[in-house]
This record gives sequence, structure tokens and C-alpha cells, in this order.
Amino acid sequence: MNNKGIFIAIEGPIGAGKTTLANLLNDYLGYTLLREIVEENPFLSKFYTDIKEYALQTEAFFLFNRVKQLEDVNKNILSKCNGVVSDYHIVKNLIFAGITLDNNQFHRYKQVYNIFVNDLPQPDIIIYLNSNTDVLMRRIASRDRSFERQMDRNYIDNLRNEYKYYFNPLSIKHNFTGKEPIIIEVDNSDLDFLNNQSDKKYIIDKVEKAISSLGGNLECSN
Ligand SMILES: Nc1ncnc2c1ncn2[C@@H]1O[C@H](COP(=O)(O)OP(=O)(O)OP(=O)(O)O)[C@@H](O)[C@H]1O
Ligand SMILES: Nc1nc(=O)c2ncn([C@H]3C[C@H](O)[C@@H](CO)O3)c2[nH]1
Repeated sequence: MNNKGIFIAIEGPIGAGKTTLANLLNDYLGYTLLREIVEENPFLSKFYTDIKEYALQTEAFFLFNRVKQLEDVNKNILSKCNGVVSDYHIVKNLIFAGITLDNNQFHRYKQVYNIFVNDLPQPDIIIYLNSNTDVLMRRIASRDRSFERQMDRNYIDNLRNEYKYYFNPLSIKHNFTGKEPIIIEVDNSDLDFLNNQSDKKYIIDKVEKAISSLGGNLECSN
């Protein structure tokens, strides 16, 4: 029996629109927003200049930051029956590390990941956003973060493929710890949740349906 608040996580490659959708859903549902730490990662801008050289520090920083954020969210929000919308799922650590670390590093990173992630709260619902590579590149360029200006198209392509592998229905149960989440997969290459009312209704309806399918199992009434 689930006795925590509802936990929704949004995932997808860089520029897929996770933060945009997390803000929208959070406003609609009145949950607490959990935002990923980006600018605070002291290795990220160096990482983009030399991925091999800075990958280990970068991945380690992201992992331990997310572990701490999720521990806090569990203690302060979910365990008090309040809902959370997060603009990431911790599995993204494995997705990125799988393409940035060498095999030996990845093997050890995964062991540490499993040890820490086992005890963390797992989302009830994951919205997996996918867009084609051209759209991702365009959105990354238009957002114009300084450290993403030289973004390599192959890197985004590899990430998209890695996401596809992790969210493939056949690999879900191997890649997610704990209870299997409800996965809502949306290709938002041609959707605009912010400015198009029918696109917004489309995603909100899907999320509401998923939440109501959890309803009977929840002790909390959010
Ligand atoms: N559906 C959409 N249609 C058009 N533009 C969008 C859409 N969703 C997001 N954008 C724009 O694309 C850019 C990236 O969106 P956002 O920051 O939400 O992506 P993200 O997945 O959170 O990225 P990151 O992985 O880097 O954190 C932003 O400039 C945002 O305004
Ligand atoms: N290497 C690496 N590992 C991660 O776990 C990770 N999570 C996010 N990012 C990068 C992508 C965007 O530039 C920016 C915002 O998502 O941060 C990551 N990079």
C-alpha cells in the first residue's frame, strides 16, 4: 500500500521540454516542484569542452546531488502526503553515464548508483518526453545556455537512443528499482503545451487518468 504523496517525474533527452512541462503540471496540480541542479554543477561547463576528461566528476556530482534532493523530498514532502512533480528521474544518471564513462568506470558507477538508489522514493508516474533530434537541437539552441552552444548532434543522437533503450517496455523492469511506474510516453516534437490549449489538455488528461488509476491504492488523498 502506498502511503506517500503522488510522485510524478518527467524524463527525456536534453531540451525535450521537461522543465517546461514540470512547471505547467505543477501549477495545474498544486504539487511541489523538484528542479534538477544544473548551473550549480561546477564541472558541467568544463565537461562540454572535454567529455572524457570531466565525465566522472560530472556524473558523480549529479548522482549525489540527486540522491540528497530525493532524500529531502521524501522526508519533507512525500511522507507528509504531499505530491511532487520532478523535472528529472534519477535513472538519467545511468543514461548519461552509460555514454560518457568508459566501461570500467560505468561498471563501478552502477554499483554505487544501485546502493544509493535502492532506498529512494520511486515515482508513481513517469512522463517520458521524446522529440526528434532536429527539434532537440533547435530547442537547445534557442534556449542558449552558454555551455551548450557547441552541442554535438551525435551526443544528442546517442542520448536519444539510450533513452529509447531505457524506456523500452521490455527493459523497464530491469532499469527501474521498486514498483514499476506508470509510463506515459509522449512525442512532443510537434506539441506545444504552453501556447496550444488542445496540446495542454492532451497531456493533462493523460496525467489525470494515470493519477486516478493510482487512487484506489493510495492512503493519502492528494
Ligand atoms: N513543446 C515545446 N514546443 C516548443 N518549444 C518548447 C517546448 N517545450 C519546451 N520548449 C522550449 O525548448 C527549450 C528547452 O525546454 P526545457 O528547458 O523545458 O527542456 P528540458 O528538457 O528541461 O531541458 P534540459 O534537459 O536541458 O534541462 C526552452 O527554450 C523551452 O521554452
Ligand atoms: N553528463 C551529464 N550527466 C547527467 O546526469 C546530466 N543531467 C543533466 N545533464 C546536463 C544536460 C544539460 O546540458 C543540462 C541540463 O539538463 O545538464 C547531465 N549531464
